[in-house]
Amino acid sequence: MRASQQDFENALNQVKLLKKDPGNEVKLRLYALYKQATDGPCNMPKPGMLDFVNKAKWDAWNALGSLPKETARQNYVDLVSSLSSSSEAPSQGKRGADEKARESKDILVTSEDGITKITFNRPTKKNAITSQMYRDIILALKNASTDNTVMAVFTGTGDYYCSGNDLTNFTSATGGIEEAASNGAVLLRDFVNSFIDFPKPLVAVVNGPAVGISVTLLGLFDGVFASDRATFHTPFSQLSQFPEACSTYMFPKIMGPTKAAEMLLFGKKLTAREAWAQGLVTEVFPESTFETEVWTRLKTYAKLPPNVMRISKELIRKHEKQKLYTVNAEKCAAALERMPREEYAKALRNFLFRKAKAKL
Ligand SMILES: CCCCC/C=C/C(=O)SCCNC(=O)CCNC(=O)[C@H](O)C(C)(C)COP(=O)(O)OP(=O)(O)OC[C@H]1O[C@@H](n2cnc3c(N)ncnc32)[C@H](O)[C@@H]1OP(=O)(O)O
Repeated sequence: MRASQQDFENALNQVKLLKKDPGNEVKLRLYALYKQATDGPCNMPKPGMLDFVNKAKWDAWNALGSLPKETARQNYVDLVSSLSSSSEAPSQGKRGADEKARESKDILVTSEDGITKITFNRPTKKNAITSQMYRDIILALKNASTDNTVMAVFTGTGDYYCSGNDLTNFTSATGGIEEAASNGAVLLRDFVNSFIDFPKPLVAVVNGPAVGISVTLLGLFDGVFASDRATFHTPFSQLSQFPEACSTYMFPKIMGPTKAAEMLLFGKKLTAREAWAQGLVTEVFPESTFETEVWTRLKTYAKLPPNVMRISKELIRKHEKQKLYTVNAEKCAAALERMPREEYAKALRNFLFRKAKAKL
């Protein structure tokens, strides 16, 4: 099958997220294929002998002769796909071996009655998600996809469901904010893809306030059961960040564009009942009976025929999957290229030093 314009655009985003520098030779080839796919055969005057960089680029493009635009586009997509898989394969292999044996204290994974329960378990930090927790969740979902789990359920320990991304995650990166942004973008892409790909029913038991990515992800869940104590807050503009986890696509679909904007642009915090009225939450329960009622319900659901639920989910998700990958890749590329670094650094400083300021 020929690569479509959409495949080409996905590949352009994919290139920005490569974990390893592919080297000059490959970069020249990518440049040449890109120019051929967009502008056609080389039409630029030949640069002078001493203009080494532009001469090398011109040579690479000119060498493609009259290769048709569509073929160049296909070759570009194929080359990026081979680079993406070769840069990811070794680390995934290694991870599979040593992470399986790893005990995670901040993400608890238990299995009972066909339900794999994945618990944010860092209550002293309101269950903020560290880089390791992102990786633990990717692994937990991967395992639950293939073992005898019927459904996966997320919940939190303590008074919070989850306070979102740990804001100190990338502050210690040795390469500064650029390295932090690049590492964060790749991790985020893999993390969100693991929710897009999860093939079985996925449910959130929202026991308390939810912030940031723990809210945006809910658009990818099949059921969201909330205590009436829960709140839903996405303060992205306040943090100089962009909404992630495909929420820019899923939230307008779920609640309509103006209500989505109220959350994602203006950071309006919703109560559980408001989130239910917008369609983000399936059902709200009184705090006093929340745990008993929800788990009784989920145990009943987990007795339904697993294969039927899996295939039904596949049928529901099938037409959206490619779109979701694209939206996810676009957001990760935007975080790399378009995030206002100064404003983000200022928002981080405000959070990190807020307690010291409050004492003044
Ligand atoms: C792979 C990259 C993905 C990137 C995309 C993700 C984006 C997001 O998720 S954006 C949302 C990020 N989250 C936030 O902005 C929330 C920040 N936290 C707060 O606003 C508050 O802590 C609170 C409202 C959640 C709770 O306030 P309060 O009840 O007053 O409790 P404390 O502030 O004293 O919190 C207790 C303890 O927990 C630490 N903490 C809470 N949330 C976070 C967090 N998100 N990141 C890091 N640390 C967090 C807080 O610092 C306190 O720690 P100590 O001072 O050591 O006690």
